[in-house]
Amino acid sequence: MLIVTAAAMVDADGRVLVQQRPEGKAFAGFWEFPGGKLEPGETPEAALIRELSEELGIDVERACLAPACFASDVAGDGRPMLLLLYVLRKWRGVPKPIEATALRWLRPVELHRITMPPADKPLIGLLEALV
Ligand SMILES: Nc1nc2c([nH]c(=O)n2[C@@H]2O[C@H](COP(=O)(O)OP(=O)(O)OP(=O)(O)O)[C@@H](O)[C@H]2O)c(=O)[nH]1
Repeated sequence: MLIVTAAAMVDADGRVLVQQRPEGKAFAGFWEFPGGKLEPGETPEAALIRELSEELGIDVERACLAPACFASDVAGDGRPMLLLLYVLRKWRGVPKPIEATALRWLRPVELHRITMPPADKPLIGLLEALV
């Protein structure tokens, strides 16, 4: 089972951060929530704090990661995948697209209009209710 953690980072205006996947990766050009796969022995929260630092250059406290919802799908390599989404409203630093092609801040309802991986689709409606 592949476990992936991701963050719905919410700003003061209730908008959520999405990043665009770069060329050369699966789902290139798709928009996703920042995050990534757990490394062996890592907790979901430690993995997400590490990924947010690597991908966006921000610092996040574990206590600020609020478990929100999850999605279940099959990854590109055929493995079952569980995507754990946390809501994050407080962080240190300004997010920068270190690994992504671009960043966008969108209202949850606007996420229906961008192309996201199939696993993310059910998360959009849940975020509309949560944010
Ligand atoms: N971060 C993130 N990953 C997602 C989302 N939705 C989704 O299906 N995924 C999948 O979860 C996996 C995340 O892995 P990752 O970001 O650590 O790794 P990657 O595929 O970019 O490439 P890599 O293995 O070369 O680092 C990818 O297979 C990605 O397609 C999402 O909203 N955010």
